[in-house]
Amino acid sequence: MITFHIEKPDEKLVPELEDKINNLAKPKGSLGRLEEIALQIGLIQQTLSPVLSNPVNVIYAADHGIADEGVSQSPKEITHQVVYNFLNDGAGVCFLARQHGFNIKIIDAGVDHEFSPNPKLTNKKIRANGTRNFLHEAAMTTEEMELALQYGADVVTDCYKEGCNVISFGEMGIGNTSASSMWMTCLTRIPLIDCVGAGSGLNTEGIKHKYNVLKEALDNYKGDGSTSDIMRHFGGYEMVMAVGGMLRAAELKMVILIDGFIMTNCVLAASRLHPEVLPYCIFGHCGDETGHKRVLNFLKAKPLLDLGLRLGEGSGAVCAYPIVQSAVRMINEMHSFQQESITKYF
Ligand SMILES: Cc1cc2ncn([C@H]3O[C@H](COP(=O)(O)O)[C@@H](O)[C@H]3O)c2cc1C
Ligand SMILES: O=C(O)c1cccnc1
Repeated sequence: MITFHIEKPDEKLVPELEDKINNLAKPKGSLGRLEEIALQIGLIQQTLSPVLSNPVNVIYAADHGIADEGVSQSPKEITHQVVYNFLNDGAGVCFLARQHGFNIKIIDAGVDHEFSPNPKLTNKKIRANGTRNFLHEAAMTTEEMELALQYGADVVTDCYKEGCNVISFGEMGIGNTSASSMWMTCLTRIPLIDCVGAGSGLNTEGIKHKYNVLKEALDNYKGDGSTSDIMRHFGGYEMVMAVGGMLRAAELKMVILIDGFIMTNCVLAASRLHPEVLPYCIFGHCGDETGHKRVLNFLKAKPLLDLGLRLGEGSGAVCAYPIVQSAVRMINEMHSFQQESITKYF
């Protein structure tokens, strides 16, 4: 069984970091969240001069048995079709990744499609046609979940070895807002009704049907209620891989950028297993999917952007990256009061 050894960033450096930030030639606190992020990244990297290198957006993709119940506006085959669009550099997150200098890594965690070998696609299929339908049975076995955690983590280790120290996570998998709603309600105790939304575009009628299906699945659930059992019973392979990826990234002291509703529920699960993951996370945005704001609040997360995004793929994390870069520039490039002989008045 895979284990993670995550250390909370050592806080001994806080006074020195605060000193440096407060000595930059500006009214104290006037760069607001940029100051908070600079402090956070300084702590993660244990330095007064943090550096961001080789950002990567990892996209885990997989299909979901629950999609057979009509819980998504989109048919299942969209999953593999969008994976081709990632490979062709044409998907939503691709232009953002180009704009902000991210490499994209695409991982087939269990897409119901046979891809021919492609250097841009890593085959980590856990099961050929995706998860089982959690309305009737557990989505995956314990062995499959373990393997998914391991594979998800391995991908991040590879990124780290290639010099990446800032990583965002994205996903593709028709039906995965349903799986995410189940993780959310089970792990937060927020009522299911507040965790279920339109996903990729359901209307009111569709959301009602989705809720009814998920309610029945919740009523049918007879597991032990532990985090790993919830993950196994309702999860997607791509979601479990993302949990493994996040935990490994924290273990390696990388900066973790969190995307939308699905990835926020993955970090919720990850933080249940290892709460120390949270100080490594920067939350990119609060999106429009019902429940996203609530789960962010539950985690006491302060997302950077509020653009009404509801795409996934890592888009909201990559979109927020320039703000993270600005925070790092601030602490490295701004002159201090002393350097410029400006009277420090506080
Ligand atoms: C063309 C297209 C591209 C996408 N890219 C991400 N998603 C998003 O929608 C899916 C979740 O919504 P649901 O639970 O309703 O199926 C995920 O694959 C998510 O990444 C997309 C959805 C579509 C249709
Ligand atoms: O916020 C997300 O991650 C999201 C929301 C709706 C559909 N797909 C993804």
